[in-house]
Amino acid sequence: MTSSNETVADIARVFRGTFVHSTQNAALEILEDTVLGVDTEGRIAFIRRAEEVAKLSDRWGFRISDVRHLGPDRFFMPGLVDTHIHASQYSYSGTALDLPLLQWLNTYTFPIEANYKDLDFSQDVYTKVVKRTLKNGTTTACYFATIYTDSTLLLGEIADKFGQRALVGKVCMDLNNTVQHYKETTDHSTEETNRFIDELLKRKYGLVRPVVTPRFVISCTSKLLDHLGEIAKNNDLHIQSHISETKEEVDLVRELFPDSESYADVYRKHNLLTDKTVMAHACHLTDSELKLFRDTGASISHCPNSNISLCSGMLDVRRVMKHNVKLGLGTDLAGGYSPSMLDAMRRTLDTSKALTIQDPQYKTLNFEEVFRLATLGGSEALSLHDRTGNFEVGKDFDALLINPFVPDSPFDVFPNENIKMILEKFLNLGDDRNIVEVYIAGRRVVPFQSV
Ligand SMILES: Nc1nc2[nH]cnc2c(=O)[nH]1
Ligand SMILES: [Zn+2]
Repeated sequence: MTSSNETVADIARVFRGTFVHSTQNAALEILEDTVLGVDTEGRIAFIRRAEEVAKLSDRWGFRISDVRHLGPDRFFMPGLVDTHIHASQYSYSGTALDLPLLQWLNTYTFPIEANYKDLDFSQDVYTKVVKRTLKNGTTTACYFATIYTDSTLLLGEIADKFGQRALVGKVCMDLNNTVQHYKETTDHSTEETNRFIDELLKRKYGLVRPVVTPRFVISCTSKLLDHLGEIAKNNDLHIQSHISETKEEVDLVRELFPDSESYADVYRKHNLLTDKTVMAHACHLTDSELKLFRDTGASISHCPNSNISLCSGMLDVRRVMKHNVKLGLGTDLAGGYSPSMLDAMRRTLDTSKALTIQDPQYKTLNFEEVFRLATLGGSEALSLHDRTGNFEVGKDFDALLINPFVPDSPFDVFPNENIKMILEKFLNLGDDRNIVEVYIAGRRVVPFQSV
């Protein structure tokens, strides 16, 4: 009950302690001795100084004795947003990193993705990748699956079951000269995309949505790209693909579409660059292509582990930011070998440092900026920033409870280290052992329930 007539949501949980997050104005904001309330819909109802707790209890109708104290040792940070991950490549992650992109696709990726026709195999790998990423703090994942609709629906079902926020894409490709059996006809790809979208939406999963997924220009005819652009537009859907990952790929696209101004222009002409589009890699975009991203509102997923592992290129994040293009981070399993967004942050810093080694004038990214990219930046890149990304009132409570002092912690904390130093240590040295609880839309999803 409240003291005024104003109706307020019921409160499900209240936490008291330290919260760290990014805001529009600050890459890192540290809120010590703070209380945060989560309503029964899983949304953040309030986040205030702890001295206001009595007033808040009165207004929101929770008992002060029900407030959970985090204590001085633990803190909350926002859940991590993986803006580009191939769920279907999880099975061989950590291997097969010895070829450049196009050979890598033909040699390893396409033959393995063809196995996902088998639903038992799909069930096994997709369960493992959803659990692995959740344990590592990925509260939102933008997934590529494979060309198989039923198997991709299964990925959506598994993400829903474990409570992960996910965009799930049935891969579309009607060109494949080397692994002939792993492709669709143009009509089948279009029909199955429609079936996938209809079926997934019909299931009314709270946090799982379809994303239109042309693999990349080289794998799709112009006709298919046209159909996919139309489907996305008619249903107001997200779009994901790859762009300018390697120079060889860029050259090939120029040969395939000689009448287009650029790689990005090919997507634009097919209505695939929108403010709900996320394109992975973008290592070799020109200034005019970045301007096109800016003008259309399309975003970039920076996948540094993959870019280094496949020797594809190094994205200049500062240049992207200067062009005001939205940017998030991705693991790009299995071109990237790690499922962890902590790794994506570290590799982002490494790549930025490599650029500084090449040019000492280059301003290296700092850990606060990378923290922002992995959380709020990712949510903006996926156009989900009204729902997730930080601890703003009204957003869903997507959060990681970090304990730097777990008995088997991979790093040590010394007296007089402040929360900023401890966060930096966790981001550089921590792992899933330190991520003791994961919340998505207010529901605790890690530790796993016995499902
Ligand atoms: N890294 C990566 N790049 C791609 N470009 C087209 N398909 C893929 C893929 O599966 N992985
Ligand atoms: Zn990819």
